[in-house]
Amino acid sequence: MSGQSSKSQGTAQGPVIAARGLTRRYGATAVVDAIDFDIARGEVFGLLGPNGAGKTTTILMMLGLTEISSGEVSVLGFNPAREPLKVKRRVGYLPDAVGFYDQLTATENLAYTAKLMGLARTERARLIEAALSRVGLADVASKRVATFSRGMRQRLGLAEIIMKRAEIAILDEPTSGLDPQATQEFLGLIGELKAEGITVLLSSHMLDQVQRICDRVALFKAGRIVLMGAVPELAVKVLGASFVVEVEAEGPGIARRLALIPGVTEVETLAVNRFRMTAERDVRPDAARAVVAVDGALRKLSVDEPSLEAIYAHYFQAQPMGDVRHAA
Ligand SMILES: Nc1ncnc2c1ncn2[C@@H]1O[C@H](COP(=O)(O)OP(=O)(O)OP(=O)(O)O)[C@@H](O)[C@H]1O
Repeated sequence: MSGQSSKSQGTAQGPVIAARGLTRRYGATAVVDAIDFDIARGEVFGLLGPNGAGKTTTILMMLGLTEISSGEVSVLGFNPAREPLKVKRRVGYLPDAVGFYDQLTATENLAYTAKLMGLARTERARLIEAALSRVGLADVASKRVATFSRGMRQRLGLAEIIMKRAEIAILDEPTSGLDPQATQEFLGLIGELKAEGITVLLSSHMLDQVQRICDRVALFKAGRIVLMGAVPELAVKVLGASFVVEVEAEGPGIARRLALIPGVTEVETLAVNRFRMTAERDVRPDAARAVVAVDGALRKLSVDEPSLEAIYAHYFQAQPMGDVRHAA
């Protein structure tokens, strides 16, 4: 990684990707509409949003694979529209459907890419072997890719990114169509990329997975970024709270008493004697006192971070015409 980092123009502290007013129009329609964002080195950044919101088009502009109508994006200090090859050399891209040669083996596929990339012949075998072993494909290195499952193809895609020692990995819906075990393994590999300082940008509809692995997310809607930040920040912004406390308790007027606790923004009755509170702080001690105060019986008290799913659902329900641009 270090050899390539020194060649690129992105500074150690500055963003590795910076978009300003980035726009893509088809005819009169802006499918990506003047978006701004910065992504720091080593960050795992999630692009979220409904189908057609503009996530893939944004990715393609970063890679120089589709025209930029106006605005700009800088990737490791390069302009992908003017220097697509410099970007391509340093950025790994795993599209939704990874294209490999089915009749070639895993090793042969990587060797082909390595040659195209101009990797030194003496280095190729070692890099390919190390990359395949990193993603757990060493045992099937000599098998034709035609025999690979989707999970194995996805891992081969990551091996290619590792082999080329990319500084940034861009993954479009990387876990869609994977079974739960393959998903877990793949998320683990993304965590390893992050641990090595590789910046990861991924688009996904799997909100629980995104919440687990992403440092920050951007929520796209009709070509615009309507929310951006870390999940706890977004929880405060959208739900007005960063804690979810669940209470199971029996006693008179408990819901009303819970709602009176300072810092509680909402109390939902989930079932008889089951309540969910959203709050600005961890209100468990106050909730316990509220139950005891009415001689009630406390059965369960738990605290959690609000889910990205709740934020997403709340945002789209509460703001059908939402246009809180660049809210972070
Ligand atoms: N070549 C094209 N010509 C016209 N419109 C296009 C073209 N490519 C994409 N679009 C439109 O741009 C919009 C954004 O598409 P994009 O693929 O970026 O969305 P997305 O957020 O990645 O969606 P998904 O979650 O389905 O992958 C869509 O309305 C799509 O129909």
